[in-house]
Amino acid sequence: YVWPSPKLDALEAQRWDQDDTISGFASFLQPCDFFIAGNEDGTPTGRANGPDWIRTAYHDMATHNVADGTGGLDGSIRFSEEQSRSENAGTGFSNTVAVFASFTTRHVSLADLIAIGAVTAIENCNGPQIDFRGGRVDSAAPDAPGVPEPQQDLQAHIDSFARQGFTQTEMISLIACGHSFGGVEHKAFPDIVPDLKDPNNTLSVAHFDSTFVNFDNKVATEYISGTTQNPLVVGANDTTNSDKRIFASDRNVTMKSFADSPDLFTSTCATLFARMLDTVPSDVELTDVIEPLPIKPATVVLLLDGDKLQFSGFVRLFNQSDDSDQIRLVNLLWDDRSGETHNATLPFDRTSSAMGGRVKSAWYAFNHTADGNSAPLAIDPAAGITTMRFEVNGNVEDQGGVGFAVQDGYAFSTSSCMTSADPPKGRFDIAVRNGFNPTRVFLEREVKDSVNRTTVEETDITPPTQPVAADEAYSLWSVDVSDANSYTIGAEVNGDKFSTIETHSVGDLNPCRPQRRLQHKRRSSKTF
Ligand code: HEM
Repeated sequence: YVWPSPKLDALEAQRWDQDDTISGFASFLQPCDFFIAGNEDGTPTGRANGPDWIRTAYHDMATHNVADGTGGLDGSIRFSEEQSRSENAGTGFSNTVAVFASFTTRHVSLADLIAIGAVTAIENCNGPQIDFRGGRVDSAAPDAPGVPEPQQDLQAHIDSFARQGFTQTEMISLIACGHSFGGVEHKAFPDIVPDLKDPNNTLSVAHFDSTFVNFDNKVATEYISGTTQNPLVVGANDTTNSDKRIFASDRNVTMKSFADSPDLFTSTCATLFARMLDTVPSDVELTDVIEPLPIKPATVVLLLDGDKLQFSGFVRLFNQSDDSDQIRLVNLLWDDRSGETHNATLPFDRTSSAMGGRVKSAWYAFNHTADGNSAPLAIDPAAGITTMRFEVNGNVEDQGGVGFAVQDGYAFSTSSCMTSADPPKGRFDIAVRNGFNPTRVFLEREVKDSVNRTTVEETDITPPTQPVAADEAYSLWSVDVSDANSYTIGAEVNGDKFSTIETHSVGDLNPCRPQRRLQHKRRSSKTF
């Protein structure tokens, strides 16, 4: 896709900057046996976040009905009504939803995060690369029940997977793939797992294989060699030995092929995990597989600061981080409205990684270091900016000639200010480029609806009443705010909507000063 595309940019970042300290959530998987509800003294509980995340994706998906297109991976597992069903025993779902909920935005639904969470858990813990598509929609209500349970018989499981859209062979395979991670916990399934009284497994979890936080084919090799401790194979009560019945249901042909070939197991799981994640209600349209952009600008922000525009941002060179990060010559070139080109050399900022470190990216920042100081680039407001491109060691990167478009129509002005910190009160000044003639300009804030889906609430801003000086590039539209919420700017021109990406809240602002002191400009360490 072509940058910028707010939704795809956000999904791409969540999926490919997963180990970035700024936007990623892979820290919950570092190391792979990390468990958010772990013991304070660090003794192992037997559980880990990664297995919880993978099981959450499966249970959210397993309500799908291919016949009528209902259910599927749609975040309905967040409803307590679903979590309290016996088919969803255990604390894994509430733990997982609590982590992911804080990452949801207007662009990234809980259902997409559940899918990215599973992808990240699998990839970061030794598994194969999984194709991720975005665009899942969080359901408005719980789905019908339908997750398989261990005490059901083989035919019930075959029927259940057929309803979800999987054949018997795919059922055997997908369960083996999933049960490469985690295990069965005593508290959730006391009839399957006894209290193990093991100080190094305080939650008494009987694991499916000997490497329960890592992806590998041990679930198959140990099963075929007869050494498995899988509680759904060798459990004392045969009624709940569902993996035993399912794995043997094709005379062990599939499990034998996985034990014989780690590569076959890995490639089969990569395909089936992706299909599991792409099983969504039939009215949901997923994006193409989200591939990483090789050169990706991020947090590109313009602020009107009196007689200049402050221009800041980053560019990520995907999977290009190496020893030459500091000396690589990265130039930013940008065109203004008069067709003139400007350029700046970008200093190295940081590295990030994805896929548990298999991919490393280098980031460069849009600020000067000529004098050793970091400061945003300065742009003449009248000239503005239309598009950017980058030069990396002399090679031009411009998305195949289209460039990276930058909008200079709407920006927060640094004259925005706070009148009271507590209770929070202040004024946002929004710079609107003269000649743009928007139908509406508004503040946007993300809010949760009654079923916890993110929506955007808009507050219209009244156009300025004073006539605007003809030689000014921007006019200021002002709006009073009396809350601590984070806002972006929205604008509508001829039915097309546009939003800025960076958020500001009253707490970011400098105190308002009496009018007469405005001429004595002072720099401040605050955002504005
Ligand atoms: C007939 C189908 C299945 C049955 C009866 C079944 C049953 C179970 C049971 C009883 C547990 C223990 C949960 C706990 O103690 O909290 C479990 C855990 C798990 N299941 Fe399944 N499962 C099935 C299919 C799958 C599939 C298709 C996947 C994923 C592709 C999967 C992934 C997992 C994972 C990752 C765990 C470990 C969770 C953790 O340790 O926190 N399961 N399963």
